[in-house]
Amino acid sequence: MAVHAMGNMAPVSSAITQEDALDWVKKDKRRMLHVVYRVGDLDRTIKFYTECLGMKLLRKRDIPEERYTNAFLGYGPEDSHFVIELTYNYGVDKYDVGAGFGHFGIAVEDVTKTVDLIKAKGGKVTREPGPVKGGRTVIAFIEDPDGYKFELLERGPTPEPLCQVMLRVGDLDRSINFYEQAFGMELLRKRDNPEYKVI
Ligand SMILES: C[C@@H](O)C(=O)SC[C@H](NC(=O)CC[C@H](N)C(=O)O)C(=O)NCC(=O)O
Ligand SMILES: [Zn+2]
Repeated sequence: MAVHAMGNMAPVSSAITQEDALDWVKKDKRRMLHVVYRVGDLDRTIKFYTECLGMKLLRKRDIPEERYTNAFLGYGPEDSHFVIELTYNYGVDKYDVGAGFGHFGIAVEDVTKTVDLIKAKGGKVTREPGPVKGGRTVIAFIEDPDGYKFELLERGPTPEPLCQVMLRVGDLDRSINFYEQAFGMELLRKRDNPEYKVI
């Protein structure tokens, strides 16, 4: 099997060949555990995620000597679910989300009902429910208290509603190659919508 090096891939340890390393990473039993990002008010975000998005607060950890607190939230226990790890740095009440971050995707059975609940709780809806441009899935976009965007996707019941993290990249094939070779991930599908440009 031809092994295409990942550009300027650092030499692997002498104990294994590059081909062995790439083969191992694909067979290694691993799972995405969590995504971590910083928020300006932990209780405000916990309230929004639990009351508006139906997440559970799984645990908190406070590290006063490092002046930060974590809160873990998700739709099930960490040993079987991908979860969100919030970080609150003492005294820091806001952050620049940045253009690279796109959104988190949450699968819900009724997008309109979920949006109505979020509106009733004073949440911000940035895109009303309706079919995604270029597709049929009913989606909506909302923002959490720090401006992090969540896409609501209408789907049947699922044990893992937290179903995607959308990041903008500068070279799709370069990222696909890196995630396959460095993380052992598998390309599940690609979706090209040349006729739609939404920022
Ligand atoms: C597949 C589903 O999970 C999506 O997120 S597609 C949603 C679609 N995305 C984009 O347009 C990405 C390109 C855009 N230029 C960007 O950088 O965000 C989207 O946002 N559609 C808007 C809509 O109203 O359907
Ligand atoms: Zn999405």
